[in-house]
Amino acid sequence: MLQVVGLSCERDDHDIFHNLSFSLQSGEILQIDGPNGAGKTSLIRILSGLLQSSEGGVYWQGEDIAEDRSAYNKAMLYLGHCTGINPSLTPLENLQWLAAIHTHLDSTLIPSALKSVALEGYEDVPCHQLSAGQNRRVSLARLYMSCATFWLLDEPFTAIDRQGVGMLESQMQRHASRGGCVILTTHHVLPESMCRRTLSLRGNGSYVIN
Ligand SMILES: Nc1ncnc2c1ncn2[C@@H]1O[C@H](COP(=O)(O)OP(=O)(O)OP(=O)(O)O)[C@@H](O)[C@H]1O
Repeated sequence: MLQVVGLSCERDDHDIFHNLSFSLQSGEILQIDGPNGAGKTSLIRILSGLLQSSEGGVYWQGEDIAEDRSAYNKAMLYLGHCTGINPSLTPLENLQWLAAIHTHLDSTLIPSALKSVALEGYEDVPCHQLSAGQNRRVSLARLYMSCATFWLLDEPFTAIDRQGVGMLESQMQRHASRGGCVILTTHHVLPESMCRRTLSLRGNGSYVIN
């Protein structure tokens, strides 16, 4: 599904990683790990199309993502480091707004998605009155509304409690078992039962993939 070929990333004249290649198939989960500053977020942003690599390319279903952005954007769900939630809107309004601008999000699934992330009863509370973990849950509700095949998740467990982490791990596994694929960055230790590959960015420009 996804092919990454000879990717290099430089930031402020520093080599973050060099000549990185891998591919991801339907049903696979890939965890990117590595020390702070190793380039995990930079890699996720390149894979999302938001950041330009200095060399190499990213191909979705054989097509360069730079060539057909609209097809890629329909197939890919990107949840960044920041929640992207507007604090002056309610969870319901935030998700309605996101569904209006992203065609892969189904607005009819908003009530069940909010229930899945345990925000039933908070639908109409302005997000600035919610906790950090509850705001993260509003953002994660998109995982229950999206028909995108490829999920790109940057630190999705941030501020999430133990029950929420388990719920999120299950949702990722469910997505993979239905033929989707997931790339996530996390410092969190995933359970042995969660079948996944790992890409370790070493922080010196090199990497190891299993
Ligand atoms: N906007 C930016 N402009 C210039 N350099 C940046 C920028 N953002 C990050 N960098 C640099 O790129 C390198 C990789 O940063 P990145 O955020 O990708 O690391 P990370 O592995 O995600 O780190 P963390 O685990 O702390 O989230 C760091 O050395 C950082 O200083």
